[in-house]
Amino acid sequence: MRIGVAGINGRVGGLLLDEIRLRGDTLAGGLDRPGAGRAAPAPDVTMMASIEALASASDVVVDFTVAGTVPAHAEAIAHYRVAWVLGTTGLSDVAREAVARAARHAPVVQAANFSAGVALVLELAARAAAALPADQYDAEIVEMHHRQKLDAPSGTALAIGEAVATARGVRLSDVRECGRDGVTGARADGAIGFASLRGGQIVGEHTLLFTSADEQVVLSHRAFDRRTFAAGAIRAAHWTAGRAPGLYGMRDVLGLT
Ligand SMILES: NC(=O)C1=CN([C@@H]2O[C@H](COP(=O)(O)OP(=O)(O)OC[C@H]3O[C@@H](n4cnc5c(N)ncnc54)[C@H](OP(=O)(O)O)[C@@H]3O)[C@@H](O)[C@H]2O)C=CC1
Ligand SMILES: O=C(O)C1=N[C@H](C(=O)O)C[C@H](O)C1
Repeated sequence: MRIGVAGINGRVGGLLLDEIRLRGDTLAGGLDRPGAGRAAPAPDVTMMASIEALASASDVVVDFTVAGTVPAHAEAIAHYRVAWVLGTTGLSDVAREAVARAARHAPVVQAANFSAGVALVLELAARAAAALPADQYDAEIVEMHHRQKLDAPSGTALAIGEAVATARGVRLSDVRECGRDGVTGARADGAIGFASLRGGQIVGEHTLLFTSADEQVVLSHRAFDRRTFAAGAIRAAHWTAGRAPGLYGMRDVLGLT
């Protein structure tokens, strides 16, 4: 399987390269921000000039870049009908629609978090939300990341929020409360709150709290090393082999569905 890496000089990109080498996979090539002028991360890495060049040379593109790339990357994926493992977060509605369109032409595994632990947290979040009534248990999600992170709330926090909202039979967009500041008024019944902390080099921490008048249930995940994301993404890349077009998640890859 020829694996192409978009964002190869990034924090996760470099670890994807390590993981590919560790597993003895074939690196089809790497892509950096056009015009960035950075060298290849290793002498044997072929740097591609565009997403089109990368997609045409790959069986699967593993993509950890920036949200703005997603519509153009989705077009290339659809055109070359190459599998796509998409880890980039902070997507706009337009970008999400582009991903859905690409998934009509190729297998696409999209996850805000490729760690196995977060896949489990999403399952547990849904079960807890189904068991703890929204009018008694206030759901709040706290996330903390490194100071360079571009988007908030994190993609994982939003995925946890979606899991809670779906289990409660509501739309997250109708109940989310982000970044409270000033005279906010009392917490709305059934709200799902988000708080985003940034500092240092924290890899990724997520906590979901259900708080009632009498008790609190807390689900937490802490990533110590970005290798957990890289390993999950390469596992997902292998899983796409021979797969029909469609939009998949880590639940599918891990067989949790
Ligand atoms: N799903 C998951 O499990 C995880 C998802 N993420 C997400 O992945 C993304 C990347 O994270 P991280 O590696 O920490 O970020 P980095 O900023 O370290 O890496 C992103 C890389 O992509 C490059 N890039 C920018 N534009 C393009 C382009 N058009 N084509 C190719 N490469 C480009 C950037 O270059 P430059 O710096 O020059 O702009 C940078 O080298 C983020 O959205 C993050 O939230 C992160 C960890 C886990
Ligand atoms: O930007 C990061 O670093 C991370 N982003 C993902 C997210 O937005 O949830 C996953 C992980 O928490 C690290």
